[in-house]
Amino acid sequence: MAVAGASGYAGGEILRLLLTHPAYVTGDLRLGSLTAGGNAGSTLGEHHPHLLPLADRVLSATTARELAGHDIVFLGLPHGNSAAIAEQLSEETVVIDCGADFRLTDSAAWDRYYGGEYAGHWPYGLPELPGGRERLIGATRIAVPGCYPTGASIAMAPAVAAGIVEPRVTVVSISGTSGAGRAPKANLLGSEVMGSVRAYGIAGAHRHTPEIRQNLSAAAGTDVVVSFTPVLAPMPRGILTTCSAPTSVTAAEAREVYRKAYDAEPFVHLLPEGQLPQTGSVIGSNAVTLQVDVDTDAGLLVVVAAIDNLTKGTAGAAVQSMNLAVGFTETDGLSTVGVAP
Ligand SMILES: NC(=O)C1=CN([C@@H]2O[C@H](COP(=O)(O)OP(=O)(O)OC[C@H]3O[C@@H](n4cnc5c(N)ncnc54)[C@H](OP(=O)(O)O)[C@@H]3O)[C@@H](O)[C@H]2O)C=CC1
Ligand SMILES: CC(=O)N[C@@H](CCC(=O)OP(=O)(O)O)C(=O)O
Repeated sequence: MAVAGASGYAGGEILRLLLTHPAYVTGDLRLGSLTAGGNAGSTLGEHHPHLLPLADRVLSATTARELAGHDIVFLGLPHGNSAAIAEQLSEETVVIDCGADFRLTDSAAWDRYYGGEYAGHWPYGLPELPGGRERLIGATRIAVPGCYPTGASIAMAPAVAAGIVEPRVTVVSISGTSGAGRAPKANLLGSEVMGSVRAYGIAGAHRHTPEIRQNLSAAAGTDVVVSFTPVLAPMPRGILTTCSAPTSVTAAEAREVYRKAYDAEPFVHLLPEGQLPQTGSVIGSNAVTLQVDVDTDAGLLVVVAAIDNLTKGTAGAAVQSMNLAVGFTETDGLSTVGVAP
């Protein structure tokens, strides 16, 4: 295996998970190249001191030549860097891209939200969506979902698929700052973020709007309109998503739909009635915790989901997808046990 972007947050979390993966522990999976951009030449320990077993590994430059020859390549690179590398890797190499390059099926949506050449789309790394697991088995190219679309899609797919809501969904997601990556930005300085919560990318401007719409429309079999509001919160990781959509079913009927959809899912947990998801319970875990209720006065289904953006929202989805692609047990290397308090 190789990890490109190993000095970044996504790459670091992939490595954290791989270090305890049963196939890594037995030696069936081995770590080859770890690469970076400007930080090539430094050691991994300078960037991820929590990954002690790999502290002395030297990061290489990110080139297709460096990544070639590995059976599995994880790409944790900024958007727009994956396509050129992936096309130079063997078709037999399992390439798992954490970026957005291959997520969208609609080239017009790509043009509007990303721009530049549309690279196409790959099997989408969210097995919990209807038909999602089957598409990943044996796949050699996988597009890992964005962190916001993971929570929102898992929260609303059962409702739109069962037709218990009108196809108009409102999503508000509160994210920790690691969702923005670790490259320095003034608006992510501690002094800007601490003690303040702010919305951004409102009214359809955020690039995850078409990705959520794509997922929910596929689950529903009809177009589902999405209004998405991301919110940045002063915490390092975690996303709490609240979704709502018009409904006429009761809370008990809605819960039954979710129970059926997710009872057999290893990572999605519908919490007991009255218990609400919180990011603090899923940190470091690949779990998604959900609560489902109906606001009868407003006529709205309300679904709340908590994930760790770096685990289920990125690296956990990447490892879960790898497990399906190469035939490991789907849950290998992934835990539903969080770190708390
Ligand atoms: N953070 C999150 O919660 C999520 C992230 N993702 C996606 O994962 C990908 C990585 O994100 P994240 O880890 O947060 O970002 P980071 O900024 O933390 O890491 C980016 C990584 O890419 C390397 N890099 C940057 N520019 C280049 C370049 N031009 N050529 C080669 N390598 C380069 C960096 O190396 P160096 O240290 O040398 O600069 C670093 O290793 C992105 O596409 C992101 O959208 C997806 C879902 C959630
Ligand atoms: C808090 C924060 O800034 N989050 C990022 C989304 C992170 C993510 O999942 O994104 P990709 O689509 O980039 O892979 C943002 O809003 O741009």
